[in-house]
Amino acid sequence: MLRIAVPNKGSLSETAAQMLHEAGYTGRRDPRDLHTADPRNGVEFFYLRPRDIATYVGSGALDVGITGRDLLLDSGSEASEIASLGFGDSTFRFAAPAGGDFTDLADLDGVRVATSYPGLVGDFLAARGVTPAKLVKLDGAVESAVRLGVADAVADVVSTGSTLRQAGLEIFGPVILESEAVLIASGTEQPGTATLVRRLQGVLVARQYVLLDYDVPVANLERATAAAPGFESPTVSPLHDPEWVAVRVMIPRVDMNHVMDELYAVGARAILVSAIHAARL
Ligand SMILES: Nc1ncnc2c1ncn2[C@@H]1O[C@H](COP(=O)(O)OP(=O)(O)OP(=O)(O)O)[C@@H](O)[C@H]1O
Ligand SMILES: O=P(O)(O)OC[C@H]1O[C@H](OP(=O)(O)OP(=O)(O)O)[C@H](O)[C@@H]1O
Ligand SMILES: [Mg+2]
Repeated sequence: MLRIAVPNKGSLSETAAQMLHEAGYTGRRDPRDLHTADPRNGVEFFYLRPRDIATYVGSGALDVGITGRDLLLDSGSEASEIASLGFGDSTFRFAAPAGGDFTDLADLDGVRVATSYPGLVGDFLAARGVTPAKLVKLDGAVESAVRLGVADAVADVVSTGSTLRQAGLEIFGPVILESEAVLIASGTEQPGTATLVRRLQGVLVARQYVLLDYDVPVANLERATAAAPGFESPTVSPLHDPEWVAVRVMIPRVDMNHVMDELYAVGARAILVSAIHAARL
């Protein structure tokens, strides 16, 4: 059985469980369950703190896991990313009191920096020759550290930026990391890992793409397929009227209306969009 680590709580847990469900796996029914087996799919799920998942996978105790890229790098674990999962996006940034003296990385030399990710931040600063006086390790609510006097600047996860603003802080300096949820593994690939990756990628495709069907005069086919070239090549089928063809192609969901406008403008008609429920590319 493939042993899979899944976040038990926090920002990543709900979407991770939902993705696994859409990929055909049976997860836990009770949110307090720590472990569940899905023998039909040959997997076992272990529900763990996202921060600990890289440790379990890196040590070989578990085969694969879902966690954040930032948490993986912070852990210093041997595990590595094998797929990105398209959710849990965040940016990791430095911040300091708004309108203050901090403008670039060098300003962190000799000051106290609070963070919940000392591994990630320490490596980033060391690689750039910046030596803070102290990395203050906090569990959360890092934004309060400056106001409460335990640090001069912070480094933390930023999503909307509203927590920073409320604490009177503003971002400065370079982007430390662009993070998202990732699938991690270590050592030799286990049987079953490739199937898990393909299934999760199928879920991503089904979420991110739609199926587009339209009819177009043969004379305008080249212009139409240029507007929506698809993954490999569009499927073109004959219609009863020899001057028209039917076209089917996958397009990114976000481009859907824009592409429909373009196709209409080059003479396509009966333009239909449908959802993809599952995919294996
Ligand atoms: N708005 C957000 N706040 C915190 N983490 C986020 C956010 N958006 C995405 N993430 C990602 O979620 C992961 C952190 O999840 P984790 O469960 O450890 O923390 P959390 O959601 O802050 O939960 P808690 O603080 O309650 O333990 C990181 O990979 C982080 O980049
Ligand atoms: O940019 P924003 O949209 O405001 O989100 C970012 C904030 O959200 C998270 O905190 P969380 O709510 O998890 O609390 P914590 O600090 O106790 O972990 C994160 O640590 C930031 O503080
Ligand atoms: Mg948090």
